[in-house]
Amino acid sequence: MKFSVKMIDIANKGALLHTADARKIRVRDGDRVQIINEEAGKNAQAHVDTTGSLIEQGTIGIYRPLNPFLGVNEGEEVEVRCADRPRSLTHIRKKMDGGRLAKDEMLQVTRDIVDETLAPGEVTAFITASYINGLDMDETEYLTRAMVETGDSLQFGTRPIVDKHSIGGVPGNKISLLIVPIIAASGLKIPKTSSRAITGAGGTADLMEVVAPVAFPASEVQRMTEKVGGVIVWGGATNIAPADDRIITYEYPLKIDARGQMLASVMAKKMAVGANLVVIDIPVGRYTKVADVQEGRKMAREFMELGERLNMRVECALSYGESLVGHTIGPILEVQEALAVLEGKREPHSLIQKSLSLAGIALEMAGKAGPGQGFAVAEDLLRSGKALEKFRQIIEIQGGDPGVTADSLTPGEHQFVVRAPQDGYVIELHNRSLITIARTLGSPQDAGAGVVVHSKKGSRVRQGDPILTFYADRAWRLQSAIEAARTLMPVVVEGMILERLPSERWI
Ligand SMILES: O=P(O)(O)OC[C@H]1O[C@H](OP(=O)(O)O)[C@H](O)[C@@H]1O
Ligand SMILES: Nc1ccnc(=O)[nH]1
Repeated sequence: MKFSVKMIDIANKGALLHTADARKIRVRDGDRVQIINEEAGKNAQAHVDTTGSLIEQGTIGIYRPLNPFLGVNEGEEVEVRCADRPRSLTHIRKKMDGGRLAKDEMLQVTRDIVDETLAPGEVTAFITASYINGLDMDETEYLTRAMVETGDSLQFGTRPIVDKHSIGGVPGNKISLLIVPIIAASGLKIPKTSSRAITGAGGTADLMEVVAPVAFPASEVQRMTEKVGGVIVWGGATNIAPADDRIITYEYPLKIDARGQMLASVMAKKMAVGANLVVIDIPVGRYTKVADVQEGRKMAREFMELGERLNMRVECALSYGESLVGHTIGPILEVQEALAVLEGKREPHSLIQKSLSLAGIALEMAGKAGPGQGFAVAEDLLRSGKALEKFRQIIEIQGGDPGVTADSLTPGEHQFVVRAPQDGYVIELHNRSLITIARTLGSPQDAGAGVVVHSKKGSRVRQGDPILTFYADRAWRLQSAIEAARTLMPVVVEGMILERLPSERWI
């Protein structure tokens, strides 16, 4: 059936039809249509929204991002037909039924995720099926390769190219802000691409965005790395493994990180930037992605095997994940803490130790430090101020203000202090509750939102001492977080009553 075109400024590759027209061509809301521009010899598939009033009969609304594939002008005519279901839906169904996907099937699903042929619900079905039924090592390799193949890759003329990645899951994990400048300051190249928050309240891309832009095309990532040795950018904006960011978009609200997707997400980003030496941080502990050391070792073996299959040398470090890294959660608060360390502050111990240990492993792998000497070399690069200088160069080349200091950043203006209800020791600090509270406060979208943990697990507190401070950019968010904290009980002081259950008979 022929339709006249109307351009609509909606930011996805969809189309809008009048309900009566939709019925005529036998499609329903959410189905796919084939749109053919015969004049230009172009055609595209789109998901269709239907409406009884927002568009006239005989007209099709083309959402602007779809038009590059069609090349039509307002008022011109296109042919519209109902389209076949994409083949990848059959593969998703196979995964839901517990089957294993072949290489070409995985590539097709990935491609359809990238070009938005699959609807959000269909992508979520793929993630959920993989989350429940798992991906084996072959499927994980296929997914990783497919993620690389459907995006851009970097090609450096020199080696080694070093990279680092954390699987996440532990709050406050701002270590990349120290590790990348340390490695680059040693003269190595580290084109670091990070995700935004997945299960947490601030991914490295969210943090870096506080001090510099993080969205660059792949060619710029390469140019900037060649120039200053390192960058910290958002993988989702680079078209480096673009399927990854699409998948994360649907994982984020569910706070899940499906195992196979996670391995592929990390390793595809490493492979696409051309890294050949890779350090992986696996935080281990209750309430993280990896519950114990046993499981951590298994995951480390999976990363190493995947690395071998993809021609990358991978070393893994299992790190302590029971407690947050440093004392802060949320973009501005975390950047402040990391910057203070780069500026010479000797605390927090957990942040410095972890960053230097992981940077040290990379320096040893790349031959910049002898066996067992990596930590000391990394420490020297930090203490000498070379890492700070490098971080400023990285900020500057990404378009931020290199003069930024820890003191020049201010977190959210709305604050609330949680105090110790009595004397005692902090015996529990729940990662997941802290993350939920930080998200409720607005983190990571509100950069000033977050939580400062004054007293970590094991600390002695006196009644009235501050244990947590909540920060929010918006007052209503602070109120919601205070209410959430009442039920979540993120911190427990020894001897504290968790809940009082009155005997109803006597009320
Ligand atoms: O939100 P959760 O799941 O905790 O973790 C996600 C974070 O972990 C990784 O950190 P990095 O890039 O190695 O610093 C990702 O890139 C992302 O920033
Ligand atoms: N799934 C992921 C976990 C951690 N980092 C990532 O980039 N992706």
